[in-house]
Amino acid sequence: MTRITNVSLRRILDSRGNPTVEADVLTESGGFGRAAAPSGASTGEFEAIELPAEESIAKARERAVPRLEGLFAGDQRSVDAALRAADGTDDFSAIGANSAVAISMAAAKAGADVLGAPLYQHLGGAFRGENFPVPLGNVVGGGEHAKEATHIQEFLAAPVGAPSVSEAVFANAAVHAAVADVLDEHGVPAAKGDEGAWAPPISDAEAFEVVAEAVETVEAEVGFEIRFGLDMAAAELYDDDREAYVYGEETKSTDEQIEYVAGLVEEYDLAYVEDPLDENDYEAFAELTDRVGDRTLICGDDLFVTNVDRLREGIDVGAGNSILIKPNQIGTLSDAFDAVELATRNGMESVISHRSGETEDTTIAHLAVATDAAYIKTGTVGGERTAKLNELVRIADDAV
Ligand SMILES: O=C(O)[C@@H](CO)OP(=O)(O)O
Ligand SMILES: [Mg+2]
Repeated sequence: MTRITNVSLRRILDSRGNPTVEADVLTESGGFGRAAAPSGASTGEFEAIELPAEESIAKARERAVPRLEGLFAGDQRSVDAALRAADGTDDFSAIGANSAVAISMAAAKAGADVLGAPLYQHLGGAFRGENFPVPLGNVVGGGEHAKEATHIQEFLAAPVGAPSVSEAVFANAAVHAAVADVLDEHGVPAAKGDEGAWAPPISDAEAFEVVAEAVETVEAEVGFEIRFGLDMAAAELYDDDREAYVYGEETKSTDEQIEYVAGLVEEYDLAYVEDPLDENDYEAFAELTDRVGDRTLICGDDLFVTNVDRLREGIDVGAGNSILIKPNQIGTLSDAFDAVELATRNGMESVISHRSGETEDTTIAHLAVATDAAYIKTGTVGGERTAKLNELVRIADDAV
């Protein structure tokens, strides 16, 4: 039997050393699932609410746990509906999206455990899981993830020509190492940002040159196509009062920002551009998508926040051609799946993503395979990042 008999919650460390929520779900027959909530730094204005870990745990224990006991762990929709009912708000502000997502993912793992199936198969069913996502590897970054580095938040290696997920993962690690070599040659010291990317004190223009060189070097070594992409996290650059994107001393109007990004796509043949414009500007997203959407992915993260209502709005006006999926932005796996389904039905790609604050949890690797996602964004190096990448390698090797 897969009935949930026990849900326990605890405070654990995330990769930034902050407290986060871990959930354990136990079933009658001994099925077990454990998952932990990640946490963003460049969070979207419309995301579900993360409460302080202690508070979220106390509220979830009081309001959600009693409703969950007795439900079938394998029945993800019922578990997630119970979480929503226990919370009673649209944005999980009563129990916290951090407890909600940890419980939702732990229940899925317990359900898979009872079935004796890998998580991706339980989530995706028998007919999914043949396609592996291309890992987007953050190799240089700044923004909210590293002060005194680039304005653009993430420069992402995209090994689109890799013959296997394993080769793709190693190619990204090689690009990360090659970036260090190029920076070293230029005498630029570099610490690492929150996601393990190099955070050098250089301009965005210099970073493009460094990443392009590193990608080219590794491409020649591995013999398959590696492109690169960006997460501009432009909502963090946009200043509402000045109605402009602020790059240190320089500013760009919305039209100039569109022009700038379109130029970058052209010059560097970018495979992927996430959040190139402010999270409230569907219209500008639509204009850019119209201009370059035939040759690159324009992905909405802070724009859509894994929320089907916001995605529907985007679909109506043609804003973006892909969506970033972060389960903790919306609070449950069911909601995340709904966003993927809506995107797929409308010809948009899904990109499953980590957060800048992470744990060793590997759920997103399974989610990416279960949804046949085009890409997964989960960093390049560092234990909390490699946990997901190594899990992808194991899934491909039938070793989970
Ligand atoms: O903006 C993003 O896409 C994420 C992950 O890279 O960052 P954060 O978790 O800080 O929102
Ligand atoms: Mg983003």
